[in-house]
Amino acid sequence: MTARIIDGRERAHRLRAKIKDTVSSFKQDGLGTPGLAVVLVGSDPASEVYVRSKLRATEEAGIQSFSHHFEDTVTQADLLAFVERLNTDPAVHGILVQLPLPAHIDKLAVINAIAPDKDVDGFHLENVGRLATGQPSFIPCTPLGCLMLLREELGDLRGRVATIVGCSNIVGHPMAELLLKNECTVLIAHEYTRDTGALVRQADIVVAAAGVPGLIKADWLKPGACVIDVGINRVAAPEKGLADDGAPKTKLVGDVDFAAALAVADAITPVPGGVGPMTIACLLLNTVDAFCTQAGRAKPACLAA
Ligand SMILES: Nc1nc2c(c(=O)[nH]1)N[C@@H](CN(C=O)c1ccc(C(=O)N[C@@H](CCC(=O)O)C(=O)O)cc1)CN2
Ligand SMILES: [Mg+2]
Repeated sequence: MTARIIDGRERAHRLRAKIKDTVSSFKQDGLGTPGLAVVLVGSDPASEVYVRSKLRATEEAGIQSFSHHFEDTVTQADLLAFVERLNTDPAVHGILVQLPLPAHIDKLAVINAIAPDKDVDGFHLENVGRLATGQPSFIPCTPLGCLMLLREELGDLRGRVATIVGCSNIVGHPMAELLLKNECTVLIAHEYTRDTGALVRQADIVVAAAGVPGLIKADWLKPGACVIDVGINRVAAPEKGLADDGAPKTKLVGDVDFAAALAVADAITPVPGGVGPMTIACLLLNTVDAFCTQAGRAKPACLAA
């Protein structure tokens, strides 16, 4: 048996096409254009790549994008004042501050300064609390993307055992809430879990979000499991030869030993091309959601999660 490879790029492409049609119908109906503000602080190379991808996807969907870049010396007070300006800007329906932020900035203070109804990352305390208590909220983009892939792959998730490896605020925690809401039995492993393998072996669904390359071994997987790999780890790839600076070239790998897992799992997301593209598509989805809520309209049924 070899596992089905879940094509996140293709799923994200379909979702982005629907979003584009929806945005175009808003314009035709004279309802206006959704707008997304993206704030980048500093020059982390990976963050620059992600922000560029987000801006490109935003524009391709016909959503207005507002890109703001601050030096990593920006003060917290200036950043907070800027977020406040975006909060009151009627052309901006969604705001995201790319993470990580430089160490001198209090990340939570910045996130919690975003107006909750514009918090398209779903990281604001109010949205986190709403998700945890089953109230309507923005759902963080990566877990939302994972859920969409799981639902398409497995249909109803009720009663399945799901093990999440990693419990960050961006992925692990909200993923656990979402899977609970979908009536899964949820196990969470983290840095101090004594036997992560024992938790993974019970799982019908594995969500790997630890940021440790190859952490999840094939013999940890229950045969037939559905594996969602959220890890994005850049590792040396000597088989690809040397880069211009003489160092080995690199490649992206996930948290799962992908090649070995293919023989055990029923379905698995690749890295790259699995969860990452869904993160960006779900950001657009949340922006359309924010636009609809702010305009007092229901989200179009074709975009229901
Ligand atoms: N404010 C936020 N900051 C961060 C988030 C977030 O959701 N909101 N998540 C991550 C980074 N991230 C989005 O920002 C992100 C990561 C990866 C991808 C992606 O498409 N990955 C590709 C590979 C890309 C590559 O070649 O490097 C893939 O997996 O196919 C999109 C978004 C942390 N910060
Ligand atoms: Mg991926």
